[in-house]
Amino acid sequence: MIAVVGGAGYIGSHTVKYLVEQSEPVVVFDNLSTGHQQFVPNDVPFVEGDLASFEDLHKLFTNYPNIHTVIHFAAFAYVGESVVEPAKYYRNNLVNTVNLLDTMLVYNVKNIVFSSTCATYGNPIALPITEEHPQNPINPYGRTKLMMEQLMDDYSTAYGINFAALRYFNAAGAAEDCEIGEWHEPEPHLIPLILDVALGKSEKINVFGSDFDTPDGTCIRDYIHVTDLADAHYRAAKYLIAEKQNLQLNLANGAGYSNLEIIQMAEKVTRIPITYQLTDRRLGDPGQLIGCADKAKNIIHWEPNYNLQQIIETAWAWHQKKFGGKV
Ligand SMILES: NC(=O)c1ccc[n+]([C@@H]2O[C@H](COP(=O)([O-])OP(=O)(O)OC[C@H]3O[C@@H](n4cnc5c(N)ncnc54)[C@H](O)[C@@H]3O)[C@@H](O)[C@H]2O)c1
Ligand SMILES: O=c1ccn([C@@H]2O[C@H](COP(=O)(O)OP(=O)(O)O[C@H]3O[C@H](CO)[C@@H](O)[C@H](O)[C@H]3O)[C@@H](O)[C@H]2O)c(=O)[nH]1
Repeated sequence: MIAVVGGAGYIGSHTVKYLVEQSEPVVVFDNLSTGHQQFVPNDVPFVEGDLASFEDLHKLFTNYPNIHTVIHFAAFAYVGESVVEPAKYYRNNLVNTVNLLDTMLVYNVKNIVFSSTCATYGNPIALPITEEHPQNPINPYGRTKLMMEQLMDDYSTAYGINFAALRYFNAAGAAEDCEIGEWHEPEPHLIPLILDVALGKSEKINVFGSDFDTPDGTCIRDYIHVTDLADAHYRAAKYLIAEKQNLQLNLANGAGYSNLEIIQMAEKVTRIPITYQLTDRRLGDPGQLIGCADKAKNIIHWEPNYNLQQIIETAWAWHQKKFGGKV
């Protein structure tokens, strides 16, 4: 059985859905701080618990003694917020991960796939970013994720855990059947905020920064569909179980789009003009993040299936259903 920690959240719930479709037994552990219980299928066992509580963690592993692998999504994940509230990030992302690992060791569970991020690279010195690129994060969020990677490495050497650090670029999109999608309150992410404008829920999108060293001056990101990420987690878990080798893998499409290009694509998909305003930079944002995922292609035979237009089409379908009452 696989325990999905943070499985009621955005990427976690899409991974649970994917694992269930592969007939993989799953249990979800989540404190619902940013997740939604309704994102967990009714027939999937759910343990409401917090990584800060050893009591909750022991409940998970004693009630589900067949757990052999953990997929760990639980963290705070907002770049801008981490700059102004770093303590929140170090406590939840780092300290609580130590709690999880220590409890796994008590129950002899040695495989863990976890969410790292391209934010561990900082400002890139070469594009596209490969796994060999130096990791010099420029915000507290990225630093907590780099420290998580280092922690895993030390636990691997000392205690024999096997880990896969999956460094995702920007997750986006929603499940094809519109059962689940991106839903954060408040929502900080670019694509859903643009879709709010298309729905008429907000007047305009503020575009943070127009003086970056990019062709149109706005930030460039590499967007990857959430179901492609789910597929990579399944493959990484199977690899750890079979090979008992650690992995550090980028998960990216290999194509960068500026914030203004994302607005244009959203206009194409929704056929609605999007009003935007160029504003100051947001703290902690690197100008460009574009990933090379060749290593994931070679080692776990993973290929992304969704391009930007398809990503925004699935996001739009979900967004209308959830927030517009249309579908
Ligand atoms: N969204 C992205 O673009 C992106 C990109 C790279 C990496 N990541 C990483 O992927 C992971 C998932 O991101 P997401 O966008 O799905 O976030 P999310 O906030 O939707 O999901 C996180 C889940 O973890 C749960 N959680 C948080 N702290 C917990 C705790 N102490 N105990 C138990 N449950 C807890 C939340 O309730 C939520 O369900 C995060 O670790 C994030 O850093 C996200
Ligand atoms: O109202 C907004 C919101 C965002 N942006 C910009 O849009 C881009 C993307 O921002 P956002 O959607 O917030 O994603 P990121 O800050 O790139 O961070 C996401 O992607 C990272 C990987 O790049 C992950 O590590 C983080 O967890 C995840 O939140 C950035 O240039 C933001 O400055 C705006 O211009 N206006």
